[in-house]
Order: sequence, then C-alpha cells, then structure tokens
Amino acid sequence: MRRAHTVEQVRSAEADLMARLPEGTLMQRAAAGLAATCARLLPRVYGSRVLVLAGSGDNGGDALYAAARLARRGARVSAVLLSPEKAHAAGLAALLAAGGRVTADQGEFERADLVLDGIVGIGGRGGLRPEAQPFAALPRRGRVVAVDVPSGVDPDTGEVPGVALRADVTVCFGTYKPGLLIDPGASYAGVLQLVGIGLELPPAPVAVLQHADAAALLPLPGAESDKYRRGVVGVAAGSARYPGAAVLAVAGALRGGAGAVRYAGTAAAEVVRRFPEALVTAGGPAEAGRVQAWVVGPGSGEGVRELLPEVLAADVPVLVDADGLAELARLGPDALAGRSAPTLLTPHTGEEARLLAGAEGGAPPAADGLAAARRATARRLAAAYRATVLLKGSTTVVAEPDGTVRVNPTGTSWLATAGSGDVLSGLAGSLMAAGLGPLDAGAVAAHLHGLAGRTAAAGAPAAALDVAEALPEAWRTVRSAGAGR
Ligand SMILES: NC(=O)C1=CN([C@@H]2O[C@H](COP(=O)(O)OP(=O)(O)OC[C@H]3O[C@@H](n4cnc5c(N)ncnc54)[C@H](OP(=O)(O)O)[C@@H]3O)[C@@H](O)[C@H]2O)[C@@H](O)CC1
Ligand SMILES: Nc1ncnc2c1ncn2[C@@H]1O[C@H](COP(=O)(O)OP(=O)(O)O)[C@@H](O)[C@H]1O
Ligand SMILES: [K+]
Repeated sequence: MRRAHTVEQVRSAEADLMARLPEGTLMQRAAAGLAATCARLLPRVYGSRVLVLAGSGDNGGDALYAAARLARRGARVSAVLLSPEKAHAAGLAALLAAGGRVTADQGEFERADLVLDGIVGIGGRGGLRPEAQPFAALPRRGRVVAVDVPSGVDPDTGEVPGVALRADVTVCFGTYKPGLLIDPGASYAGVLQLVGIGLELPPAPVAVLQHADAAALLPLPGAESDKYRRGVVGVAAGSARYPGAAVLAVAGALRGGAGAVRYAGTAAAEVVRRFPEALVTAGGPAEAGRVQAWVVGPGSGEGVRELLPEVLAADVPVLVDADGLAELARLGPDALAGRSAPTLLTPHTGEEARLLAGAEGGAPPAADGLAAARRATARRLAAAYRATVLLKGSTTVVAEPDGTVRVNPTGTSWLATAGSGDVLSGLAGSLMAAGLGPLDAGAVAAHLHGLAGRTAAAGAPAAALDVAEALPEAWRTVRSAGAGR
C-alpha cells in the first residue's frame, strides 16, 4: 500500500524526531537519498551538468546539499537562487565548497542533464511565483527531479492553482504526500521515489492499493465454495430506452467474483441474449430472488423513482450509480437515513455536483472546481450522505464518511467512453456481493477497471464492452503480483 500523510502530520512527526536527533540530521538523510536517486538517473555523475533551482526554504536546502554531494563526485553543478537573500545558507556554502557555482542564466535549464527542483516543498502555497514561472515553459534536454513535491502543486490536495513545474521523478521524504497521488498534481509528479528518513507517522488518511494489496482483497473461491456462497449480485439497471446500460453493468458484474448475477428490469431479454448465464426477470427487484448486494441506476431512466426506494429498502449493500444518483440528489441524504447496510455512491463530477446541491441546497457547484479538489469534495459528499463515495475521473477517489480515502491511479483517459462507468458499477457491486466492504470494493474495482481500460485500449479507442472483457486479464495481472494466492 502506498500511504500518504498530510503536511500537518509530516510536520508533527518531523518535530518529534528532530527533538531527539542532532540538528541537520533529517536534512542530511533527505539529501543523501536524493543524491543517490539523481546519481542513478545519470549515465555517469562525473562531468554531468546539474542545475539546482533553489527556493527560500528547507526544500532548497535539500536540493543544495544533494547537489553538493553530486559536485563532490565530479558533476558540474550550478544553482539558480530564486530568492538570493533567503537561500539556505549552509546548503549553499556546502555546494560552493564542493565546487558548485551560482548562476542567473536560465539557458542552463535547457542544457542540464539533470534539474533539481528545490523551489518549494511542503511549505508551498499557490502556484509558482513569477520569478520561477519561466522554467515551466522552457524546453528540457535532461530530466527534472522534484524535491519532495513538484513546485506549484498543493501537497495536501493535488490542486495546481497556477503554474507548476512538471517532474520526471519526484523524490519524497518520509511518506508520500496526497498531492502526489491525486490529479492534477499526480500528473506533474512523474515516477515517485520514497526516501525513508525515520519519521514515526500516524495512520495514513490517504492510501493507494498496489497489485499485491488488491490481490489480497480479491474474493477467490475455496474448495467448499458454491455459487451462492460466493455471493449473488443483483443488477437493477437499464430500461426500454437504455437497455445497453443493463448489458454493460451485467458484463462487469460477471467479472467481479460473485457466484451469480441476477438481473431485474425491462432489459431482461437483451441481457439474457448477450449473457445466457445471467438469471433474469422482467419484473422488479422483489421478483429477482435473494441477492447479497444490489447495483441500481445505470440507464434506469424514469423508472428509477420507484426502483431506488425499493432497492434501498433491502438490507444488503447497495451501489447507486447514474440515474439512481440523480434521483438520490432529488431526495437528499434522508433517503439513506434508514439504511444499516453499506451504501456506495459512484458519481462523476457532474453527478457529484448535483448530489452536493441535494445535500447542501443552492445551485450545483461548478464541475471544474470539483475536479480540481477531488479528495476534499469526495470526503464532503461522503460525510453529507453518510455513505462511501467513489468519485470517478482522472484518478478515482474512494472516500468514507470518516474521511478515510483511497485513490486509484491505474486508469487511463481512454476509459472516458460511454458505458465504461456501467461496467465499473457492476464490477464493484459484484465485489460487495462477494463480501468486500464498500471502501475495499470501490478501491479494488477501480484498480481492476483501470488496468482493464489500459489493456483494452492499448493506444487505440476501446468500447465499454472491451473493458469488461479485459477484466479477467486484470485479475491475472493483479494476482501474479500477489505471491501465489
Ligand atoms: N518535514 C520533514 O520531515 C523534512 C523536510 N525536509 C524538507 O523541507 C521542506 C519543507 O521546508 P520548509 O518548511 O522550509 O518549506 P519550503 O517548502 O521549502 O518553503 C519555504 C518557503 O517558500 C516560500 N514559498 C511558499 N510558497 C511558494 C511558492 N508557491 N513559490 C515560491 N516560494 C514559495 C515561503 O517563503 P516566503 O518566500 O513566503 O518567505 C515558504 O516559507 C520539505 O518539503 C522537504 O523538502 C527535509 O529536509 C527533511 C525532513
Ligand atoms: N480522464 C480520465 N482518466 C481516467 N479515467 C477516466 C477519465 N475520465 C473518465 N474516466 C473513467 O471512465 C469511467 C467513465 O464513467 P462514467 O462517467 O460513469 O461513464 P458512463 O456513464 O458513460 O458509463 C469511470 O470509471 C471514470 O473513472
Ligand atoms: K520542490
């Protein structure tokens, strides 16, 4: 699991540790790890051109000390001081003593084999200041290594409020920061490299599943399993007008680990024609038979008005998507008040805006603003509805009402294709029926769905059904990393 901590948590852990260690120890640990990564990125250190962009704080100090280490190994290092009078004095002295020099020539950025972005780290607020902005637009020959955080990215939220410097690699200290894992910030961070500096940290508020974590959560049949014990998922989706959504949700549900898929609704004929293994009824959910979780809403159309309350009244986990979310926004959070089983809501930002308006009153907030602050708004929505929220889009965020967040970076923008969300709902509902809680089900579903999107697209457009058909391959990829399960 990749775990991320907030700036406040990092500062507090840092203060505890610094009180016990000689001054400067942490910065030396950080600089040593940073220099080692830089050395690995260069074909050889001796003779390489390294440029340091150093801001006014300890982030600049880390970069200057690391550069001094590279200079001692023969690198040709220069430093641009963005606030010369406030540059980290000891770090600068170390660099100069190792043969580095100060420059004001921005052209060195383009000629460098490696650039160290030490402009600003976890002390940064707002985008790059004017004196640093030109670097973001310059062509580059070498690689840019961000120190702790790409400068201009909000470390806690991943927001990029102005201009930020795009990195090829980010070397972060002590723990990942949420802004490195959540878009748009994540897309500026490149490859992440964690350097341990000995911090003792509290439980992480944000985590990202790795393949092995997802593998450990996958519901696998045991020797004694039968289809009912594996869990049965019910899908109440589609309508005469939108039968395809039912087919796609069932396609996802069949690849989610439940032992059987029941479908209830007016698209029963289309579903069974495409998937003879589905157990279908053209009636309502009450006629479907027992299930361990319901998926409701994709393509349900106006019928959702009767459907949603009926499904929500069932004492099993329920996933609400698409038209179900529009209806829930109309009813407001009270519609979930009587439920004791988990509820998982799977909005994109447009649906999220309507749900927030349904809870908080007023007009729906602008979707652009919600997309830029994904962690905060997913948590706000989860708290308002007291339900787990899976916010779709570039990096999917799964948030619990208590504020716990998992983010998923496995997806690709090729998934932005009609119907791929229906596949995701079927998949996540199936995982809930197989026994996963809503946070795990949402995170594992997003993980598998993202991988399947990559396999299905592989550089060319993929249709939603292709994504569903690539899910078994995603399971195998995840399981092969899960050490023999
Ligand atoms: N925590 C740890 O465990 C360890 C932390 N370590 C390192 O320390 C780093 C944090 O250092 P830090 O606290 O000195 O803050 P930092 O990010 O350098 O900013 C400093 C100043 O920059 C300014 N500024 C603000 N916004 C700006 C902007 N947008 N663009 C430009 N400038 C901006 C503002 O000053 P101002 O100019 O406003 O006076 C602010 O006070 C951390 O990221 C890690 O690298 C490691 O050494 C070891 C252990
Ligand atoms: N830019 C993107 N990067 C990664 N994944 C994306 C992006 N845009 C959309 N997706 C994913 O594609 C799926 C689209 O779902 P949704 O918007 O509900 O579409 P539909 O309603 O047509 O099925 C979601 O899983 C979402 O996370
Ligand atoms: K930085």
